[in-house]
Amino acid sequence: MTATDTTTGVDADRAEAEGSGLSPWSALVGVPHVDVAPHRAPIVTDIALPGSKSYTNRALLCAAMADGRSTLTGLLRSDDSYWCVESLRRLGAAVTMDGTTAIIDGLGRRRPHPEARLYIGSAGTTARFLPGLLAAGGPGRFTLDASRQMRGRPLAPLLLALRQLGGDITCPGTEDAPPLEIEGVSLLGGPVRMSGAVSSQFISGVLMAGPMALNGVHVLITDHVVQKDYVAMTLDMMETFGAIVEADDDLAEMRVEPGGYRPADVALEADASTATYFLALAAVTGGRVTVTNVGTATRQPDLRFIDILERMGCRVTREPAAVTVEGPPEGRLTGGLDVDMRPLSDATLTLAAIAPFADGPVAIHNVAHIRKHESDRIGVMCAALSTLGVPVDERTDGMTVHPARPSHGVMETHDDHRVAMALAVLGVAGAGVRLLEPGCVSKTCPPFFTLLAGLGVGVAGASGG
Ligand SMILES: O=C(O)C1=C[C@@H](OP(=O)(O)O)[C@@H](O)[C@H](O)C1
Ligand SMILES: C=C(OP(=O)(O)O)C(=O)O
Repeated sequence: MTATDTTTGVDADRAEAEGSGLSPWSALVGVPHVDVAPHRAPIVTDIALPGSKSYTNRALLCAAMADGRSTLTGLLRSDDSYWCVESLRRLGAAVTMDGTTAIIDGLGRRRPHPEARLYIGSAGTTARFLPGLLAAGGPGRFTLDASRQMRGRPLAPLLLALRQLGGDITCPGTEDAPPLEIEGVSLLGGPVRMSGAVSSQFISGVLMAGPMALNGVHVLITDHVVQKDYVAMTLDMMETFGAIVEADDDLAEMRVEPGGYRPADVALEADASTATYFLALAAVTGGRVTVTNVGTATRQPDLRFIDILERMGCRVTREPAAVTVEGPPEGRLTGGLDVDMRPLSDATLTLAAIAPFADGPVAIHNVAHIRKHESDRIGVMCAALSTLGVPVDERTDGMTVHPARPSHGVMETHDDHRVAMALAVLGVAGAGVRLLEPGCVSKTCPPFFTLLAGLGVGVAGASGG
C-alpha cells in the first residue's frame, strides 16, 4: 500500500484570511468527525508511509536558497510542506510539483519579489527556519505571518539570537510573535549563545542562516537541547546542500562557514513520527507491521520508539531502511516502565495512547516542552485519558498512565495532528473513538484515516470534500 492520496483541500487565500493551518493539500476538509471502530484482529501489513516533515521542509528551504536546480523525491505533501512551498514561491523560487517530486529552481541571493508577504500556516519548522534565511539572504523587506496557533507558540529565543547576529526583525503586532517584518541582508552572523531548553528548532534556525550570513555563525549552547537529533538532521541536510559545518560530538558548539548553499538531488525517507502510530497498532493488536521506507539508518529520533515497544514485549526487526514490529499475543503489553521521552518527544502521545493496555504503569518523563507544541500535549492527553476512564497522574514534565480498559468517547483533537492520530490508535485497541475535527492530521499525514481503513480498521465519516 502507498500513501499518495489525492486530497481536495481548502482554498489557500481563505485559510490565510482565517489564520488556519489547513491548506490545499489538506484532507477531510469540512468533515466534522470520524468514528474509529475497535479492531480485535491482529493488524498485519507492509506499509510505505508519507515523507518526513522535518526533512521535507529542511530540503525545500535549502534548495530554495541554493543557486541552481534541485530535485527532491519522496516529499511529504501535507499542510506544513504546502505552506513552505507556497512561501518559497511567493519569494520568487520556481517550485514544480509532480506527485511527491519537487523540482526547485533556487534563488541563491536573488529576491525577485523583495516585498513578498509570506504565510507559513502552523509549521513550527518553517516558522523557526525561514526568518534567519530571509534576514541573511538577499535584499528586500519581507513579511512573514503564521496561523493563529503558530502565533501563540514560542519564538522569542530565536528572534533574540537572530537580532544578536544583526538581524533586523520587528513584530508590528504582538511582541516576539508573527507577523514578522524582516529586512534582508541585515543578519551578518558571528558568535551567539543560545538555550536549547524550549525548542531545538531555534538552534536549527540559526544554523540554517549561517551559510547565507557574511560571517557564518558560531553557536554555543548554554544548557541542553530538547530533541537534539533534529539539530543533527539540520547539519546533515545543510551539508547535503554544500554548507560547511563543524560540530562537537554533543552539539554544544557548532560553526557554519559563510558561502551559501549548492543545489542537490535528495531522496527523502518516510516520517518516523508517523510510523509510530502504525507500529503501535501492531503492538496493541498482537499483529505485525513492517514500515518499508524508514529504518535504523535514519537520524529521525522517533524511530527509537521501537526500543520502547521492545521493552513492552514486542519483537522488533531492524533493517537500515525498514522496521518490523510484532506485538505480543492479543496485544498484552508489558508495563512497569519509566521512559525519558525528551529525545523523541513527538512520540510521547503514541506511548500514552498504548500505555493503558500494558500490565503495569507507564511513566513518561522530561517532556515539559511539549506543552508548547501544537497544543498543551501533556494537559490535553491527560484530560483525554481521564475522559476515557484511564487513570493518569499528570506532572509538569510528563504523566504516568495506569492500566485500564478505555471506554468509548467523543474527543476533541485541539487542532493537534498527534492528538488525533494517537487517540485513533487508542480507539482501535479500546472501545472505539469519535474524533472531532479530524482534518488536523493533514499537518503531517493527510491520508492517515485512509491508511487506517486500508488496514481493515473501521473508519466511518472520513469521506468529505
Ligand atoms: O526540527 C524539527 O524538524 C522538529 C523539531 C522538534 O521540535 P522541538 O525541538 O521544538 O521540540 C519536533 O518536535 C518537531 O516535530 C520537528
Ligand atoms: C511539534 C511538532 O511540529 P512543529 O514542526 O510544528 O513544531 C510535531 O509535529 O509534533
